[in-house]
Amino acid sequence: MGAVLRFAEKILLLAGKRHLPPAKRTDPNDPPDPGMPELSAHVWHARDGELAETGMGTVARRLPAVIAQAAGLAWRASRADTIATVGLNVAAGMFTAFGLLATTGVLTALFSAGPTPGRVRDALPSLALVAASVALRSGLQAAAGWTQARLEPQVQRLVELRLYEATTAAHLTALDDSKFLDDLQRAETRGMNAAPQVVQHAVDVLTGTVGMAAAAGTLGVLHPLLLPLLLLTAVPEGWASVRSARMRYATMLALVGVARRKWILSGLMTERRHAAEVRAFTMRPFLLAEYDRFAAHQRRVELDLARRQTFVKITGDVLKGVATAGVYVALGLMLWRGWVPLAVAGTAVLAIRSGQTSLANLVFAVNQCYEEGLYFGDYLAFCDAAEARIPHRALPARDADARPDARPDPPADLPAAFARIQVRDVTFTYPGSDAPSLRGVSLEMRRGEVVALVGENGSGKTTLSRIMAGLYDPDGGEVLWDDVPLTAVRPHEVWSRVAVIAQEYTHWPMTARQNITMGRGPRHRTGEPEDPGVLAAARASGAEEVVADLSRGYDTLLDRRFEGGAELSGGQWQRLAVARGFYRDAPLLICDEPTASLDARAEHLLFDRIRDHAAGRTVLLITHRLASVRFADRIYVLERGKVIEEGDHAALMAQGGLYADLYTLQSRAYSP
Ligand SMILES: Nc1ncnc2c1ncn2[C@@H]1O[C@H](COP(=O)(O)OP(=O)(O)OP(=O)(O)O)[C@@H](O)[C@H]1O
Repeated sequence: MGAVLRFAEKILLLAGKRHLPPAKRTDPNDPPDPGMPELSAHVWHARDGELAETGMGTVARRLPAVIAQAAGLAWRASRADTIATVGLNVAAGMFTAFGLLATTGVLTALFSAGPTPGRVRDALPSLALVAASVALRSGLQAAAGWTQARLEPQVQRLVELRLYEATTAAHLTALDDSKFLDDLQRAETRGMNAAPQVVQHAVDVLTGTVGMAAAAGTLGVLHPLLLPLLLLTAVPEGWASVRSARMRYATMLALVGVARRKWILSGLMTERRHAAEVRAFTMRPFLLAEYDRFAAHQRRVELDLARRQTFVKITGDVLKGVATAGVYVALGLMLWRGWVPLAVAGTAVLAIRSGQTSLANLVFAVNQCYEEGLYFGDYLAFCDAAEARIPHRALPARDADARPDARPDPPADLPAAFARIQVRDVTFTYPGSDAPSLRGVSLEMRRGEVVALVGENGSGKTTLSRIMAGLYDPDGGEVLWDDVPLTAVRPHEVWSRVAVIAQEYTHWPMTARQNITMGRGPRHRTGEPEDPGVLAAARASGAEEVVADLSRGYDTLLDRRFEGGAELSGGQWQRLAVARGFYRDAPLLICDEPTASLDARAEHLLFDRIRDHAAGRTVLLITHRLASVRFADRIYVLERGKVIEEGDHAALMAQGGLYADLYTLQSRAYSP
C-alpha cells in the first residue's frame, strides 16, 4: 500500500504541480497571464521547504501539538464546557462499544439451533441492551453537540481579542512593514476563523477516536486479525485528505498577496470616500481591469488546485475500494476456514461498518484539524510576532518578564509637566527604506514656547514630530523630557501627555462630541448641559459654528453611511480635529499642518488660539504657511532630514538662507 501511495505521489511530483502552477489560460476570454512575480514568489518560497515536509508522518507528528493548542484554547474559553464536551463524547463512545457487543448476543441467539420463536425470545434481553445503548449514545451525543456549540463563540471571542490587543499595541513601525501586513491579513481573514474550527475538529478527532476504539475493541474481542484489516482501509483515505489539505494550504499561501491587492481594489471601488475621484478621473475601466487581472490569476490557480485535488481524491477512493474488498475477502476466508462462527462474522461486519464510519470521520477530522491547524498556526505565529513588537516598556511587569528577549531596566517615570524637551542627534530610517528620513537632528523646546518646523515636502518634519510624540523610537540619538529619555518610559505615559493635530487625521464615524472627546471626559446624557471642556475646545477651534449647523448638535452622527448621519466639508472636519487636540489639554501640543483646509478667517483665528494655548504648555507647529510662523519663539528649517537653519523669524531672514527664500517667495505672491 505504501509503495502504491509513493508511486501516486511521485506522479504528482513529476507533474511538477507542487509549486505554484504556471498560470494557464483555461478560458480564451481570460486576460493574458499577468505573471505577477511580485505577488507570488516571495511568499511562496518562504514556505516551500516547510510544506515539502508535510506528509502523513508530519501530520501525525504535529497533530498532538495542534490538539494541545486547541485544548488549551478551549480550556481558557470555558472549563465547564470543555470538560462536558470531552466527558460526554467519551461516554457516548463507551455505549457504542457496549451496543456492538450486545449485538453479538442478539446474533448468537438468533443463529442458535431450535425453533424460531424461542430464538427470538432468547435474543430479547440482548436486543433491549442494544436499544438502550443506542438511545443513551444518541442522548449523550446530542448533549455533547450542545456543549461543543457553546464553546465556539467563546473561543472566537478569545482569539479576536488577542489579535486586536496585539495589533493596537504593536509598535507603529510594524504597520509600515509589508510582511507584517501580509501576515496580519492572513491571520485576520483566515487564521482567526480557524480557531473555533480547530477546537471543533479536535473534538471530532476525539469523538472519532472513541468511536474507532469502540469498533476496534469489539473487533479485537471477536478476532485479533480483524483489527489490522480495518486500519488498512483508512490509509488511502488519510493519504488523499492530507495531500489535498496541503495543496489547498499551499495555494492559499501563494495567493495571499493577490487576495490583499483584490481587497484593496474592492475598497477603492465600493467605498464612498473614493467614489467621486473614481468617477472624476474616469478610473472605472482601469480599476475593473486591475481587479479582473488579479481575479483571473486567482481563478486559474484555484482551477488548477481543483483539478489536482480531484486526481488525488480519485486515487484515494480507488485504493480505499480495493482495501475494503480485501477486508471482506479476508473475512469470507476466515468464515470458510471455520476461524470465526457465523454470529461473530455478522457482528464483525457491523463493527467493520461502524468502524469504517468512525474511521472516515476520524480521518476527516484529523485532516480538517491539521488543515485548520495550519491556518491557526499562522494566527498564533502572527500574534506572537505582533506581541514581540510591543515595546518592552509597554508591557505589564509580569508579561515583560515572560518575554524571551533581554529585559531592559524597568520603565522610568515621565515628569507630569516638563521644563524642556531636547532632541539630541536623532537619526531615523523607516523599516524597508534605503534612505534615512532623519540624519542627526537636534533641537530644544522650553515650556511655554511655540517652536516651528518648516521645510520642503519630504524633509522629515512629520517624522520628527512622531518621534517627539513617542510614536517611533529613534534609531540613534534620543529625545529627553527634562532628563528622561522617551525610550525609557511607558509609551502610553508619553501619549497621554501629548495632543496631536495630525496632517492625516481620521474622520471618526461617531458623533460630533465623540469626535472631540475621543471617548474621554464625562459621559453625556440627553438634556444635561454640555461638558465645559468640549465647549471651550469647540470655541477655540471654530468647531462651535460647525456643530451649531448640525441637526442634532453634538449628538449628530458624522457618517453618511448611517441613516441620519451628516457629512462635513474638509475644513469643517479639520476644525473638529483641532478641537480634539485642544480638548486633550496636554502639556505638549503638536500641530502638523493644522490649517491646510481652513478658510483665511479660521486660519487666522486658529494661529491666535495656538499662541494662547502655548501659555503654560508647549506647541510644536509644522506648517508651510510661513506668515503664521513669524510669531514662533524659534524656527527650525529642515532639509533632507537635517536641520539647516535655526533661530527666530528676524534672525532667519537676516541669514538669507532657505527660510528667507521660501518666505520671500510666499510674501511676494501677496504683494501687488
Ligand atoms: N511610513 C513611511 N514609510 C517609509 N517612508 C516614509 C514613511 N513616511 C514618510 N516616509 C519618508 O520619510 C521622508 C520624510 O517624510 P515626512 O512625512 O517626515 O516629511 P514632511 O517634511 O513632513 O513632508 P510634508 O511637508 O510633505 O508633509 C520622506 O522621504 C518620506 O518618503
